[in-house]
Amino acid sequence: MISFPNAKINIGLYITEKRSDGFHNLETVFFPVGWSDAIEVAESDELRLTTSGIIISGSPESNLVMKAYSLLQKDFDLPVLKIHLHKQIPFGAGLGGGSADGAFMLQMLNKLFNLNLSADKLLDYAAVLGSDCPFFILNKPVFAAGRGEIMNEINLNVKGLYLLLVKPPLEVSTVKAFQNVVPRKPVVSLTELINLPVSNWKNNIINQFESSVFPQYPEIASIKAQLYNLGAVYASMSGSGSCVFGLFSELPAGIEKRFPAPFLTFSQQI
Ligand SMILES: C[C@@](CO)(OP(=O)(O)O)[C@H](O)COP(=O)(O)OP(=O)(O)OC[C@H]1O[C@@H](n2ccc(N)nc2=O)[C@H](O)[C@@H]1O
Ligand SMILES: Nc1ncnc2c1ncn2[C@@H]1O[C@H](COP(=O)(O)OP(=O)(O)O)[C@@H](O)[C@H]1O
Repeated sequence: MISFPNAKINIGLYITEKRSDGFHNLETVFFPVGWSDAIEVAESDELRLTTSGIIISGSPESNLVMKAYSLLQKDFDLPVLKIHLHKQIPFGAGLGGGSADGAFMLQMLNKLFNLNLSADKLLDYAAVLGSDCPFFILNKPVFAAGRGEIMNEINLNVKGLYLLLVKPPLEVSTVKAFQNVVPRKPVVSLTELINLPVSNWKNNIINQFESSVFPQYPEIASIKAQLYNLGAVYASMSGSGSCVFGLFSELPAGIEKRFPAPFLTFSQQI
């Protein structure tokens, strides 16, 4: 069985408070994006993870695909699998690629071995894997709160716009980004702000991580400025960075020339 975990962007991101469990409550809009990995699983006589594409550091056991398998293996007698992950979504980018891989693996195992897990049960398992994982079980535009697991579907007025993602050749650590942010509630709730026309999002819908990440990585701030110069209606860093996205009514020409390798880019019409 094969599946194609996709990325996400955060449209607006407010870290509202530090919790006693060490995590932070946040408010954000998760929006699915077509930049995808691929995971293939088949029964085998030995549990094995192979990878191709972008090289991910860390042991196979620390890979969220394997963590998802081990999580369900604790509760169900799963057959031994060989797993192949083709990695295309950059990590340390704020695109949730690792979380997507974990959440898609849960869903694949549920289908493949008829575990009959309800959507709610899958959401519970996903929340154990990581804060961003429950979103990928729904994979629809949502307003999210708590650690990201409290979700309400929303309709966004973005249809027909083009989305351009630019990932610079640097990774931002999510843990460090949370350590450096000063929690603050938005003056106007993001649930209200997100209903403004996209033309009014600039300077109103904020990713709070930008104020601590941009001074440390001016290259990321520079991409955001470039996207506005290229005519973006709205541009923002996604999650804790380093990827920046822009929404355009027409895609700018010569993207690869403006952001040559080792920059990575992705675009799609919404
Ligand atoms: C910031 C966000 C915004 O969508 O995305 P990314 O930039 O990672 O894509 C997420 O909250 C990231 O979620 P995720 O990457 O799943 O984080 P986790 O694995 O659960 O946690 C990694 C670490 O980040 C911190 N953390 C994470 C989530 C949260 N709500 N509060 C936190 O303080 C904790 O230090 C935790 O140990
Ligand atoms: N399948 C995976 N893909 C990417 N990263 C993974 C994966 N499994 C574990 N990780 C670890 O998770 C970290 C963050 O991954 P990811 O969710 O893709 O990034 P981001 O924080 O940009 O959303 C990586 O630095 C990596 O060490």
